[in-house]
Amino acid sequence: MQASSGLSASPLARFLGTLRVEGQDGDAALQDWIALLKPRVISLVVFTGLAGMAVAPKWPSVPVGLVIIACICIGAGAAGAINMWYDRDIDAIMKRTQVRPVPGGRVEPISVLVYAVVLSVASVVLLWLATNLLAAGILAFSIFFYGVIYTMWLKRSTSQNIVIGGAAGAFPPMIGWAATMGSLDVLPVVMFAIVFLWTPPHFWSLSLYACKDYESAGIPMLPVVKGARHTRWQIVIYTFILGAVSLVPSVVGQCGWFYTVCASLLDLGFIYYGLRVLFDKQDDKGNSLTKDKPARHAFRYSLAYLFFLFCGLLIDRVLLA
Ligand code: HEM
Ligand SMILES: CC(C)=CCC/C(C)=C/CC/C(C)=C/COP(=O)(O)OP(=O)(O)O
Repeated sequence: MQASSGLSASPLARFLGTLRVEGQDGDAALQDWIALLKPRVISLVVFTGLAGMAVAPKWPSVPVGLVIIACICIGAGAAGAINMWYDRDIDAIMKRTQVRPVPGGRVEPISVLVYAVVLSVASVVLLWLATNLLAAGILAFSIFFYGVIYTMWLKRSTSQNIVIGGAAGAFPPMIGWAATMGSLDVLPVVMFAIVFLWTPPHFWSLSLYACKDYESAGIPMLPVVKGARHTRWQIVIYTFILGAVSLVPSVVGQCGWFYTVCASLLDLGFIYYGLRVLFDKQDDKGNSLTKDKPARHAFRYSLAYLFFLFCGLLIDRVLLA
């Protein structure tokens, strides 16, 4: 897991790091402006939007398709920037986030806010002009949900923060579909439900080994409030619920054998990784004695799970249909 933009190791990152944006906040590099958009996280968010668009019965033209993807990318990134603007106080406390552009002192908070609002509005207006009001409305709502409802309210007030807040990250498949079709249907709603139910085991696996950080910042994440043992159980419970819901597309006749096989195997994998987290060697409070190795594996697996599940759906509906 990376605390910075995630671009640091690549030649592209070294190149971007050399590009200084003159006259803006002194030391801000282009790399920092990109980091504010949480590029690694939104890569998977955008992929789920692409999947929602591509599994729809009708495809947009290539230019419109590219605009749809760009708008989801910019809108999700802008929401991430609102999050980094608002969370600058707690990001400065947590080790994982201390090096971000705002707590690192490389970008002024007010610049981040202006940047985030301009990108948010631009992404929504462009999507509206290029497609329709439904898609643009869902994008606007997701940005609001992540940037305001989750970040400014839920994150600091309840241990169910990411369960409810997870809705924000689950909307992109619906945006992709709606942008193409102008309406919604069963499949994009099921894709929403899949990402929604995937978010708790995704995040709680990470939160088990980032618990100290959240505790020091006073954020009521589940392991901080209810302890590690409770969180381990919740991860397993959600992998079972997710497993059931991931098979709904097969049950309602929205896809064929290929997706069913992929989903079943991926579900068994997630349950296996969840059970490893549950049965990790622990002290009497449920804290890991193995440096949370199983939780780290479960977090990594969660990323692969969602990517390959939606790949399976794409192959099933696009190539094998
Ligand atoms: C409320 C919902 C969510 C929370 C609280 C959450 C939290 C996190 C956190 C704290 C990280 C570590 C990021 C870092 O170190 O900078 C992370 C990583 C990641 N998340 Fe999530 N996440 C959520 C939803 C999602 C969604 C919906 C997606 C995509 C569909 C996603 C995709 C990713 C990816 C790809 C990474 C890995 C980034 C890397 O490799 O550095 N997350 N998530
Ligand atoms: C279309 C649209 C607007 C989609 C939004 C997608 C999106 C960016 C979802 C949230 C993912 C995420 C990184 C949450 C972490 O928040 P955090 O603040 O708890 O994590 P942090 O501690 O790393 O900042």
